[in-house]
Amino acid sequence: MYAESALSQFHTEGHEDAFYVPNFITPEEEQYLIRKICESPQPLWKSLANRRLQTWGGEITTKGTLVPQPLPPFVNKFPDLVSRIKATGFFKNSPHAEPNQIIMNEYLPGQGIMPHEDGPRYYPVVATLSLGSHAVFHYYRYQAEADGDAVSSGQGRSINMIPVSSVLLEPRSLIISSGSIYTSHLHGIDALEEDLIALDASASGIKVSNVAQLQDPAIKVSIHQGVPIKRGTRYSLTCRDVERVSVFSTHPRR
Ligand SMILES: O=C(O)CCC(=O)C(=O)O
Ligand SMILES: [Fe+2]
Repeated sequence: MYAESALSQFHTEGHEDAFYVPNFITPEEEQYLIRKICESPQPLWKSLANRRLQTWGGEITTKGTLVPQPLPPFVNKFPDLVSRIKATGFFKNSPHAEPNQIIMNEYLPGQGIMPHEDGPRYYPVVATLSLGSHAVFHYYRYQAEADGDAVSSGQGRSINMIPVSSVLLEPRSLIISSGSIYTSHLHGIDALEEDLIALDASASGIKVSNVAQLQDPAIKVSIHQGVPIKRGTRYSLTCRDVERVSVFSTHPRR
């Protein structure tokens, strides 16, 4: 388990409940995982309007219960992602003390995910691993009723579209959202082909709260030169603990 003092180095400046861990896996592990994803059988993919995804560990019923399936060996044997995530300590109080389900999303350049909440079916901690390309992750809050102008709407409530915090997710990084950023905020990724990151308030572009934590040489050069970072295909592994698990399971699909 990471010590509290070790975790503090992963704190983003933007919000006390968002942690950014660069290079959570090695480039070799990243390539291996991308290969496994690309080799996976076509029927495992679910196509949505603006991205594709696979669900590992089982589907959640309409009543909110996970019908468990074994996780693929490339997330709990090699690389041992689940135990590495467990070792961060963020899941120590979750019902199963580790993630039991992973949503793997594929985003092509120009694709994203609308602001949303992950909801009460999961223990309020989410760890997301990025593979293949970067993304800019925005955290939003709901508009206070007194704010007036309704900007956008999710579940009937207005969202303040000025992010509370934005984090640049480098390939191989892990972003962990917990506490109030899970329970009372939304998150999303804009559907863009490139991202311009501002180094300081005077520069144009998006100000991200983990500039000091970035490690990828090419990304750092682009930011310092003020040029946009082009997105490639990104795979993300969103790891969570579903509180309620059925005693029944379906047959493994692989
Ligand atoms: O791809 C990501 O980084 C975010 C995915 C996400 O928010 C989700 O699957 O709920
Ligand atoms: Fe989400």
